[in-house]
Amino acid sequence: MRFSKMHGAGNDFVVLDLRDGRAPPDAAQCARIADRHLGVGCDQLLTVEAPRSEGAVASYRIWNSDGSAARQCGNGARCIAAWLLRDGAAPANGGFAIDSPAGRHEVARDAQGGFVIDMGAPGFLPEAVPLRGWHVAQDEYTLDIDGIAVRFGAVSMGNPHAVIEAADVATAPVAELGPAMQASLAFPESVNVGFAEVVSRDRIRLRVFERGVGETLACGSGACAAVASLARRGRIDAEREIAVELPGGTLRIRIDRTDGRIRMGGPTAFVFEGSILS
Ligand SMILES: N[C@H](CCC[C@H](N)C(=O)O)C(=O)O
Repeated sequence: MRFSKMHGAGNDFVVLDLRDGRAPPDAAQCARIADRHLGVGCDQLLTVEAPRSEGAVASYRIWNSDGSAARQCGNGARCIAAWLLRDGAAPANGGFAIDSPAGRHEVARDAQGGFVIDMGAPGFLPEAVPLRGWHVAQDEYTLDIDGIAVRFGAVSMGNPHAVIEAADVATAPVAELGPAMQASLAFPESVNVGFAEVVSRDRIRLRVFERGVGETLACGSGACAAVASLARRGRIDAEREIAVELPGGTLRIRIDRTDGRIRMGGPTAFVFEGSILS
């Protein structure tokens, strides 16, 4: 089976073209393809499929490296857009739509030739995240994790995110607190855990311990969730474009003040093409 290897700010993907209607790999096959020793290696596997909404160019689905399905992947959305453009299926100047499991996304181009994805409006209701133990949306929640009171924001971008503010992301306990938060009964579907350092009113540094993967070099939906949560808490200026510096690169996030939808721009790269033999 032929594939494209791509990344968006270092968050890497194996892309399969299943527009002919072939069934996607099952969870075990996805995990094997994603394995960095036994397979091709990636954070997520993305499948390009027939569109689901009127006028969309294509739809895509997302599987984490542990084989679990995800409903949203911001860096993946940009890579799918670039893949469709190279395939000749989408116009070079943007202005087309793609369907993720979380909904329809309009795609535009920015001045640098990057892709800007409409990621939709963040969901703050606990039931939307989902987050158990609360019924009313709060700017910040507190959980006792192994005797430590952890303060976090909770946001859905079509997938669940917890956003923890850190004084310095370089020393944040990502590898310890990430899994501990994911194991909490407060998150019945687990959670992507972001550690965000506010550098200025329009710049943050972010590291994300992703559900189904672990720490990645970048997380697009995580960048959107961090901006949404920190803006709600008044820690950054929601009127401005926010630069989100992740270990693998910088994403540019803007909240549309008219409809609350979040738009995310950033790089994409084709790394190699290949065939999966086993
Ligand atoms: N890396 C992706 C997020 C994948 C989300 C997945 N880890 C999950 O929700 O289970 C991004 O750029 O948004």
